[in-house]
Amino acid sequence: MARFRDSISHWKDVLGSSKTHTGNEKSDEKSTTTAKADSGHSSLSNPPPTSAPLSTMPSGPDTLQFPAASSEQLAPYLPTKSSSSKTTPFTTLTFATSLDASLALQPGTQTHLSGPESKAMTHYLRSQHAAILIGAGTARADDPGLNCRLEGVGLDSQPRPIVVGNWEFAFDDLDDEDEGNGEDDSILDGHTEDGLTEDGDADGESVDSAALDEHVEAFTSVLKERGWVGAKPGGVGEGIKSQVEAAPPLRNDSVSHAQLLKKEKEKQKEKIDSGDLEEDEGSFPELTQIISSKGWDRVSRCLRAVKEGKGKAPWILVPASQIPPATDRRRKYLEKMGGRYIGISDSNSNTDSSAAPGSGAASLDWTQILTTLKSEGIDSVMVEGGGTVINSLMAPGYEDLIDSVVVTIAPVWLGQGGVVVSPARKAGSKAALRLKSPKWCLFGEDAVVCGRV
Ligand SMILES: NC(=O)C1=CN([C@@H]2O[C@H](COP(=O)(O)OP(=O)(O)OC[C@H]3O[C@@H](n4cnc5c(N)ncnc54)[C@H](OP(=O)(O)O)[C@@H]3O)[C@@H](O)[C@H]2O)C=CC1
Ligand SMILES: Nc1nc(O)c(N)c(N[C@@H]2O[C@H](COP(=O)(O)O)[C@@H](O)[C@H]2O)n1
Repeated sequence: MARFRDSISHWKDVLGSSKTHTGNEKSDEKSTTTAKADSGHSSLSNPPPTSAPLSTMPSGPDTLQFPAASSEQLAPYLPTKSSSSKTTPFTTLTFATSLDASLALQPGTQTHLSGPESKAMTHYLRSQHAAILIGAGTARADDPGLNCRLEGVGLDSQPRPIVVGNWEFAFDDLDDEDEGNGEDDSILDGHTEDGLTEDGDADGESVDSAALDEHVEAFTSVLKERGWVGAKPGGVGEGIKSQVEAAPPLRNDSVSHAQLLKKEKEKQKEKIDSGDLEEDEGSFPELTQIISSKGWDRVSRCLRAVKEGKGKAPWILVPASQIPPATDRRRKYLEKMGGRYIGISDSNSNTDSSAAPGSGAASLDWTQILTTLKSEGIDSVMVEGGGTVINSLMAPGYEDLIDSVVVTIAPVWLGQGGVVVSPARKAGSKAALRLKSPKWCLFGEDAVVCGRV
């Protein structure tokens, strides 16, 4: 196991990040502001942040800080106790765009638009809401943490992450007990806590063998193509970075890397038994490296935050008819982590889109979504994106659902082909929406406009 973990960090270092950057992320998680924000979203009356000087506050590598003075500017746009009598939560729409209204350079990729100061502002907003909501497209593209990383924000004050749509989050089959036991092979053994048996199957449920075969076949073909099958342990050459980058994008969406490795191990054992492969020619080190470099070993960041006690487990909102069965491995894992699938009535859904998972459609009715959240005890929600979510929530007929808007505008044009915010216009109207009582603030290089709808 130690070797596997070393290999993960080695290849993450070698391959670097695949995210898109605009130059605005230079100091990333560490803002240079002078006071920390208050933690409690549960207090809807927005208690002011404390204002201890930076030098007196301990901070980890991931923590952000937000000045007390800045939080005062946002106060009129934040949830208050009076919002709790509504049948929907206090709903804040908040996102970052370029000067040409793009959320990202292209669909399916994350673009860092917010600078450190406005990023800290977003995390302050997170601290002031009971939940953060994103669409499954954003969950897939960004693999977001969806927690509040302001210094001093404890688990109780973390917002509940909510994903609308068919998010096939990445998870591992490793129990906590499996980790750190010093055995390199533990990942290949059966796991029990989440129901994996020695065969690598979930309890009472068979593995999707077609999907597994497809993965193994694709995987083996990559190995063959690279000439790595049969390579001696440690025999991966210098050119691996470009080779791996060029390899087909395989994901562990439908099968786990543990199952994949187990199946490959069995195949290799058969070959060794039949004399087709020498015992020392197995490709596990290479398999492990590829799995790591492709991110297949990765648990979705949001779930990793849960494991680390830094965030709440997500709720996934799907049409009521599409809730996975209780035996579904992903559902079992989610529930084990404290999360849930929540069914939303699709009686008022957009029939044009007919709720095809992954279709890029906003099929569920936003009134149903937000009413359900309120009935589940969510008093305030911060809707972060992406394009489909924002444009559909801003569409005519839903404007009354939005209480506040906080948009970060970065001084950059992303050009054509991006994920654009441009909601439908009301018939006969000259504008889709206009903010009431807008206020413009500067956070570092970014402008932030706040308003009521
Ligand atoms: N700059 C910023 O502030 C932000 C940028 N982004 C960027 O936006 C992009 C993602 O946007 P986009 O691709 O439009 O994806 P979205 O995040 O808007 O998600 C769209 C998906 O969410 C599900 N969904 C959304 N609304 C509904 C609904 N009403 N009913 C049912 N399902 C719904 C559907 O999933 P399914 O079909 O699978 O069921 C749909 O395909 C990424 O590039 C991301 O980086 C995202 C957030 C903020
Ligand atoms: N405020 C803001 N600025 C940007 O430049 C962004 N790309 C986003 N994206 C949103 O933030 C989420 C990332 O969250 P974590 O930091 O990983 O917790 C991402 O999923 C978008 O919702 N936001």
